[in-house]
Amino acid sequence: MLHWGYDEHNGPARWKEVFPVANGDRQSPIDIKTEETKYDPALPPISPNYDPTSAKIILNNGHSTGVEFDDTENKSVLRGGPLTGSYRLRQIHFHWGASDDIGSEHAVDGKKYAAELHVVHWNSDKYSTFVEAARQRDGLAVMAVFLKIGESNSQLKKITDRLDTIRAKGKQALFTNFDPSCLLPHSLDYWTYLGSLTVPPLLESVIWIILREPISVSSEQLTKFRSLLCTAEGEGACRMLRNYRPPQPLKGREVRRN
Ligand SMILES: CN[C@H]1CN(c2cccc(OC)c2)S(=O)(=O)c2sc(S(N)(=O)=O)cc21
Ligand SMILES: [Zn+2]
Repeated sequence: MLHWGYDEHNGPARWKEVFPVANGDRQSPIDIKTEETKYDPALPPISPNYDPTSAKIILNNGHSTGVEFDDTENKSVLRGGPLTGSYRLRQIHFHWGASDDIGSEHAVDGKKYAAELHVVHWNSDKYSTFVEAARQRDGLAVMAVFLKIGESNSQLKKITDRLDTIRAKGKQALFTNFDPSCLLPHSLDYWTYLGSLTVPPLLESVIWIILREPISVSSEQLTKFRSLLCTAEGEGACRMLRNYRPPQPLKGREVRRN
């Protein structure tokens, strides 16, 4: 396999050839069987506290698109829920499919949403860098938000309106004064479980916090994601039609809800 991606020749079914942890005991995403989730009265609410001036750039890394934040100090953090201490905001990105009936990574009772937003944080109380935290079992916390097709999302518009300036892999542009809380649903009720990055290197270092209420985006907004390229300028153009990993075995893990 040359470089990992989401096509037949380099997609999720072949990642294990380069990243054997793909068959590990705490891989993500998963299909959340709601009847089997366990209510935990001890789980407090999650409390995101983001400073809009942390936002730095919007980028296309060839596998997804998202916004990177300044994580050199504790300006934007996530606390509460299943987390001990504070986790510093690092970046947000999206996963989507070639059509509106698929695209999310996590599923709920076998149902997939049109897309999924991931808000990535790392444990800056215990570790000094993101890369170090990404190697620890409690190093990362990713909050996931499901996107369903409906009304156009005026907050997401701030991102989709900029995608034509970062069409090719490796492109980035200044993007500041953005608080990702504006992309969260009304309810912060969640499911939580221990898992991994859903992209190589598939590190088993993520505490997942999946919000139960989806947000709405329009089909036209999702279409803009699919016009991004997974190739750099000057290379043969290949469109980023899908970038989701399918659900992985639960292997006895518990999924709790607040
Ligand atoms: C957006 N693509 C990834 C970028 N990052 C990345 C890149 C290289 C190495 C690495 O691990 C050391 C992480 S990241 O940590 O911000 C994450 S988290 C994540 S997901 N889908 O599991 O939430 C995908 C990515
Ligand atoms: Zn992701």
